[in-house]
Amino acid sequence: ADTQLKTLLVAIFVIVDALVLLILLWTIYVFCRRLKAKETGKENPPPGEVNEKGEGVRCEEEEEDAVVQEPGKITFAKDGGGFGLEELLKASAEGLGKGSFGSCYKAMVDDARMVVVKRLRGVGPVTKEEFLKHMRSLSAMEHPNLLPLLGYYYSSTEKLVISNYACNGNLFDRIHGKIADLSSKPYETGGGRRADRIPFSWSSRLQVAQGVAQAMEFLHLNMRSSVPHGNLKASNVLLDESDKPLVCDHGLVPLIPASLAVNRMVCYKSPEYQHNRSVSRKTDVWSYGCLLLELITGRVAATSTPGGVRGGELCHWVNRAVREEWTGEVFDAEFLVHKRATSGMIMLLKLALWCCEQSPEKRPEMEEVAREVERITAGETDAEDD
Ligand SMILES: Nc1ncnc2c1ncn2[C@@H]1O[C@H](COP(=O)(O)OP(=O)(O)OP(=O)(O)O)[C@@H](O)[C@H]1O
Repeated sequence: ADTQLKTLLVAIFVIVDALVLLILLWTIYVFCRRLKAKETGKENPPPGEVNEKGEGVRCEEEEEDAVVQEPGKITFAKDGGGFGLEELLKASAEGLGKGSFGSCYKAMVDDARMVVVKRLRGVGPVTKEEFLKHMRSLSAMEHPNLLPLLGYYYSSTEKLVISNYACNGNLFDRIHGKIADLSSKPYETGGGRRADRIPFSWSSRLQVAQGVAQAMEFLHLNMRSSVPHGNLKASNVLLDESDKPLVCDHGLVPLIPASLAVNRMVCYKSPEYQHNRSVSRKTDVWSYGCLLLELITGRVAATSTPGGVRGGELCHWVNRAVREEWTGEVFDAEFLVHKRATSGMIMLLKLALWCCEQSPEKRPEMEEVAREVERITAGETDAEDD
């Protein structure tokens, strides 16, 4: 029995030793692979793409030179500046809302200037240098219809993005009324709209459609990222004091862990992502088409619903309406004069459906879209003048 016990103990010892050795070898192997991947820059998939595990998206607008930020100081873009982090933190702030990637606060600085601070949550997998480089390239994007970036800040516990305050709120609220009023209603047109809501005229909607198209065209011409915006929806279009649209939250795709982005960003709700896990520049075109449908129908699109609000499959619904010849009913009654749609309204509806084609190849380029919206706007203005 003694010999048997000894043999058993030796066997256990050998097996445990072998296991430890195997674990050690596996750890060394994984470490070496990571090191190699880092050296060749292949650790993450290409920009705008998600790997099979839903991991990592690379920051594309990287420049070679290193970007440094003075500790405890905000990095200001061209028109930013004039206040420090301490002043910003001390300023009386008012919460504007919580989004998918953090919360926004309105704060008064320099005794007169209203700025918005977005506290980003869960930024990754980018490093501090990557974050700063990316924000620097975003702050260089200047267009009359893009919300200018005033500054940004990175520390291990805090990532801030600072912009001007857009006093007329966002497009979602402008079309549908405040979210709270919609929560009990489905997405029917006008559902939950407040009686004191200022009507949103056709010409104002057209102005928004045109401004957003131009901003998106600019992003597509100037950003190398495979999906330059990635999260275009009504709540990411702000309105300034003259209702001029300002597209915001562009270029965030590389800063957000894909596992989080996949559940929250509009581009990952596109048909192509649902079918074959790919997104491209044409995904932005699809998002723009969905936004147009929301503007035209006055209904909440399933792709851009904030929490607690039910949205509809607008593209499917509008296509059915056109097929079954009840197209007239898709237009938001609020802007129809004598219950009739103008030729410009029909043209914009057709453009929206073209942008929403299931197959990305069949959709127009953003440049083509912007030209078409310009043509429609010019046509409607001429008709008004006649
Ligand atoms: N510069 C700004 N001026 C005025 N309001 C703003 C500004 N930036 C954000 N907001 C408002 O603050 C609120 C929260 O914005 P945030 O971007 O965090 O979330 P969101 O756009 O609603 O959703 P998501 O994060 O999915 O894009 C929204 O109501 C938004 O309209």
